[in-house]
Amino acid sequence: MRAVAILTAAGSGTRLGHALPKALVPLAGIPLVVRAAHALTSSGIVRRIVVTAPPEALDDVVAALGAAPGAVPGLEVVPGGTTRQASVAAALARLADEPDDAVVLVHDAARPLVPVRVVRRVAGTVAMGRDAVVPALPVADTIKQVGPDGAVVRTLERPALRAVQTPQGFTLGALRSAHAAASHRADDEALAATDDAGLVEAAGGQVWVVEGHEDAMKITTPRDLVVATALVSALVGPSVAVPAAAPTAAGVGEP
Ligand SMILES: Nc1ccn([C@@H]2O[C@H](COP(=O)(O)OP(=O)(O)OP(=O)(O)O)[C@@H](O)[C@H]2O)c(=O)n1
Ligand SMILES: C[C@](O)(CO)[C@H](O)COP(=O)(O)O
Repeated sequence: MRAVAILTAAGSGTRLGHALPKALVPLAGIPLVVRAAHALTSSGIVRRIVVTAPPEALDDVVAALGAAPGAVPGLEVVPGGTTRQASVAAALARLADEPDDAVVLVHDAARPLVPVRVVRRVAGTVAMGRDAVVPALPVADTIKQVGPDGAVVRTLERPALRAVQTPQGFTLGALRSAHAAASHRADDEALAATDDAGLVEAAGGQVWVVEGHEDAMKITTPRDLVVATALVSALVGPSVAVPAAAPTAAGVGEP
């Protein structure tokens, strides 16, 4: 089973507050987008990746990916949009030559440490016949719905709650339909979807959950970066980088 992937990396990282766009921020010396691309290719099932980059940092993202040890074959970089939804739509446009029954993974550069078994689990479940699949974990906290005035509306039923991660997997046809149905809200920060499965739900489709992993944590704040740095040390040792391979001049931008 082979999949194509969209790697969202066009966010600015406002909450991280780093001088660099978030995708280029180093995690133990390696930019988040490079680690995330490597996580996808290490699965052995991803044959093509379209990366969304901040338009003003597109060349820097291309350079980071092209110069990276273990440079990714079949990798293209496109300018992202003003929201994550718009960025995914831009990447989908680049995948216009792919068939509707292709398996597509949508992954956040902000989740650079996703284990390969999660990537394979999501893609494999799509390949087995589910149109939309998300990795998720049970929540540890009690979650309350709160009104705009700060008053608790109700306590949600925790056993039924899941914290959803990426990569999210789809048949390309299902993802295309979901984005087409919601294209009118792609550029509106307040209305755009925060994940792709949400668009499938809104379009009346069924989304399925598989087991995620704590290592697929999202780097959102400076504290997350500290935690992820410690995680890298714990997982591979402080001085171990991604495996080396000779980068090629055409390694980025050519399928
Ligand atoms: N216009 C956007 C916004 C986000 N993303 C990507 O979507 C993922 C999830 O977004 P998030 O972690 O919230 O990143 P930022 O939008 O950069 O964060 P912030 O909201 O703090 O600015 C990230 O990999 C980010 O690069 C994107 O491709 N295009
Ligand atoms: C897609 C996502 O990572 C799933 O948890 C999340 O929804 C991204 O949200 P953000 O608002 O872009 O941080």
